Amino acid sequence: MSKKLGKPPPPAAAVQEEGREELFASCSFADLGLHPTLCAHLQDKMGFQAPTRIQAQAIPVAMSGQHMLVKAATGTGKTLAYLAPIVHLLQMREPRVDRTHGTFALVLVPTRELCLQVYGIAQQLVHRFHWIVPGYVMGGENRAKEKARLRKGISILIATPGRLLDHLQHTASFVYSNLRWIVFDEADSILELGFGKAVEDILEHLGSRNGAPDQNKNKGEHIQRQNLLLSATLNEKVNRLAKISLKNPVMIGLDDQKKPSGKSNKLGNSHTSLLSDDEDDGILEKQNDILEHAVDDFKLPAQLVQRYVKVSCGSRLAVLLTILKSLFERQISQKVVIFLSTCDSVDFHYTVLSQLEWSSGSQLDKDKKQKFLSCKVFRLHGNMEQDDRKKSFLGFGSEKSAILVSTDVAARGLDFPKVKYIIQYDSPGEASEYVHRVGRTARIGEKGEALLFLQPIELDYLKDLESHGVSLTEYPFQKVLDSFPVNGQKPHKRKMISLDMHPWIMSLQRSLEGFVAAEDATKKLARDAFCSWVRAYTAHRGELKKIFMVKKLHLGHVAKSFGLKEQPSLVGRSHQVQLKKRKKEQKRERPAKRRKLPSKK
Ligand SMILES: Nc1ncnc2c1ncn2[C@@H]1O[C@H](COP(=O)(O)OP(=O)(O)OP(=O)(O)O)[C@@H](O)[C@H]1O
Repeated sequence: MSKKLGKPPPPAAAVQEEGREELFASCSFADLGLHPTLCAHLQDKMGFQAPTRIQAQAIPVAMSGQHMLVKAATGTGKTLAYLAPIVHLLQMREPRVDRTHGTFALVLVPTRELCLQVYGIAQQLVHRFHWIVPGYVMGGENRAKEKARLRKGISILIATPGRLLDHLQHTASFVYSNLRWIVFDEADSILELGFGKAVEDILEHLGSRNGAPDQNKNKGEHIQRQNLLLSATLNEKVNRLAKISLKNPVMIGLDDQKKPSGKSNKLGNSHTSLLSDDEDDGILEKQNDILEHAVDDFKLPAQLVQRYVKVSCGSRLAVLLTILKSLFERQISQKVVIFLSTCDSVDFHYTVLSQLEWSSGSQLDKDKKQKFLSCKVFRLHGNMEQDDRKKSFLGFGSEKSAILVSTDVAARGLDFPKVKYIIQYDSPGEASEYVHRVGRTARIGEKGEALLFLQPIELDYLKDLESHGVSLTEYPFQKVLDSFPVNGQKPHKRKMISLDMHPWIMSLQRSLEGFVAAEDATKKLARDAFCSWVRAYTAHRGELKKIFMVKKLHLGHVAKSFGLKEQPSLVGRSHQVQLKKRKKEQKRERPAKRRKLPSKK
């Protein structure tokens, strides 16, 4: 969990070392009872010398056949915590696992990219057990080809919920009568993304819902079913999923939350077992209590540096570009993920970051334009063609130095190697999403930094994060800014001037506006991005609506942050309604003062 404001931060190296010590267990994979071939593979081929603490806690529980609920920080190795025991138990099965036996383990994930990633890890783990076949089904893929693969038999199936349900309903040759494990990876997100109904239907189909008929019982055989739920964050929806799908689960990573006294099993304090209680009602009550208390507080990697930068709306893009330039000048090899709120906004910013050219400013160089950022830029969002999505995901993963501009589709579970910097250019909203976004860096004990952009009117968001145990310090942007030359000259002591009036920012803003105005296609990208951004801003929920208030926005300044000199009209009914509402609210709040209303074009 992050440190609270006020305490002086310990040196970075010490924090990283402490982080590593906290991360790894003092036992070996063999001590956990995993098959020697699997242990050798983990060590020699995958380079995993020892299990992480969460793996050391979860693997024995998963091997014991009990239901399990795991809450552990991002990048602590939860994937292996469920896949290793599954592979271990499958390789020792008698008679030997065969494709005609169908699916034994089902892993549900919220996004296609995570599906591919988990599939990749499963492939590595079964390398020495060729008779165990991993496979995946997910939205965007060819159904007929998936049907053919399911017909042949997939022992460990990774799936997104919608497509899985589709196959359960329509692929008669899909054999799942031997299903033993159902894993919900990123359990809260699966439910957040509107898959709730699909998940309930899936559990109904598989007979894995508490109280649902067990298909296997009808056939006279009983297969012990084991459901595993994992995430770095939990919410009320997981609580519900846990209630309907887990019976007497062992809870891991929830024991440091405020909770009622529960008996722990033989692994001591490392996890909480509710199995030994006699009364079913009592068990359920305790389970619910623990879950409810686990919702609010989040764990973040100890070595993660978290900061925010306060930027007025109109200068946001110029500031983002400046920070990126400074990062890549400081260290040529950088991997940065930038999170934005909408697909259109990703497309626009991707175009700016990858194509913006500029002359460095000195009189001699005036005509010699060069790329503002010289690194590779990738984009990722849910409206892209599946092939392009795959290319971006794989491309960014394999680059040593690059920027990925993405919506929250990249926020969950993705494990891009060597990402050092996360920029949340648009706020994540829910604190849980903040946790997952920043979790794309500082993984498995590595160093990492996260930067959150906030407008002065949004600073209350810091309090919201703090109420979840997440504390940020301010990023020294002025220092970064002063390191850039203006009119070809390195700065000497400058007078304190506002950010918007700073010559570097003004000059960059002019370049941006020129770049956007130069091509109709770019202008359209900017306008679409602007509209979708405003729409997303209005969509904040609950308490956050009081922080991210659309009526406090100056839409002309928002337009400026998309390189637009004029504010585009917010066409479409919902925009018009929103605008009317905004005008009304403004009138009501300041009856005496006349305000200039945003012009329509
Ligand atoms: N025992 C280990 N030793 C070294 N590296 C490991 C070990 N276990 C897993 N890893 C590596 O740690 C990284 C993070 O693992 P993983 O993606 O499973 O984390 P996670 O806890 O699921 O994160 P998130 O919550 O973001 O999904 C991966 O690169 C993985 O290969």
